[in-house]
Amino acid sequence: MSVTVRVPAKVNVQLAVGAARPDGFHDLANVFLAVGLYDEVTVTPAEELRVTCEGPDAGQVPLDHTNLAARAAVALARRRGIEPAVHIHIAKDIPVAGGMAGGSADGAGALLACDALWATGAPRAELLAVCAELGSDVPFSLVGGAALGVGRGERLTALETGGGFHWVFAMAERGLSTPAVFREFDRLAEGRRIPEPVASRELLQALAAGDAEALAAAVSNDLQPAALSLFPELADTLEAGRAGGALTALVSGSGPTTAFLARDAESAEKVAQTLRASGTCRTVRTATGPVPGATVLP
Ligand SMILES: C[C@](O)(CO)[C@H](O)COP(=O)(O)OP(=O)(O)OC[C@H]1O[C@@H](n2ccc(N)nc2=O)[C@H](O)[C@@H]1O
Ligand SMILES: Nc1ncnc2c1ncn2[C@@H]1O[C@H](COP(=O)(O)OP(=O)(O)OP(=O)(O)O)[C@@H](O)[C@H]1O
Repeated sequence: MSVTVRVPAKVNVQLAVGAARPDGFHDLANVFLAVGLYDEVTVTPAEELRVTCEGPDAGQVPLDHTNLAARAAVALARRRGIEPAVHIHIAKDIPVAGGMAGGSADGAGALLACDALWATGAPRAELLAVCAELGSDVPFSLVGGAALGVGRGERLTALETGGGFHWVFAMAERGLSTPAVFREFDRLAEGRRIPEPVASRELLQALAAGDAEALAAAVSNDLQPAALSLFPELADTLEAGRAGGALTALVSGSGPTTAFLARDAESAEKVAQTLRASGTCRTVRTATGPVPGATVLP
């Protein structure tokens, strides 16, 4: 018997970053949107814990106990007094080290899959607590939709959205390390006073109204200068997407995936074609969001 869970990627439509905290993390006002690019995590009873992965980026995914999916299985098993004897298989479509919470998706997916396989009956709040231990983005991968994350991004409030948005994503030739991007943010911020991160009212209104033009005018990412500083070529990708008619162009989270908001499906296809022809990125994908979070497949 196996359980398969499908988990979406995310884009951050607002990422306001505060000053570094004593624990090294940064307080955030992080507005997440789950988008329809998915990893699928399948768990099957096995002799011992084992991870396998397939997909274009599979070679970059660690298959040992550091894999977030393995850590999720171990964390749940420990709490529940169960042996984490499962084979975890990840069918990976979310770019690795791309700023779209791919590893976090696998963590949330494995957690939900093991929870179903072992029929733990753990309350949702317990699953969310395990997610928060695994990483700042993991709780959102579980809940999906649209949400505001505060603290280090793990304390979530669900947000209303008035409809779906059309996105184009350009995957880069190489990845960026999230800690390195936050360190670069700190370096660029040296000597400046960093304001408290707060969610933008215009942005929340645009999401609630399902108004793509208003959302485009309100998106922001405080990590974007740091990502561009470490990966200057991303500026060319952003420009190519704008030239293709995107309403706005931004770096997704810590990057280096770049995200383009389009007016409608037709315009998204045009942006995607322009990006593909530009030679400024590795692959281009279209996706809509919000979509639901981690879901057990029948
Ligand atoms: C950039 C984002 O993807 C935006 O959603 C997240 O903030 C990162 O979330 P994540 O990859 O789940 O990050 P974690 O695994 O919790 O932390 C990785 C590293 O990122 C940095 N980090 C992360 C979250 C945060 N609020 N402040 C930080 O400074 C820390 O150096 C930390 O050691
Ligand atoms: N299941 C996993 N899938 C991908 N990477 C993983 C996984 N587990 C651990 N990792 C490690 O985590 C690193 C970051 O990968 P990930 O794809 O999660 O980055 P990301 O999408 O930029 O994260 P985020 O958007 O949450 O900051 C990888 O380079 C890899 O070493």
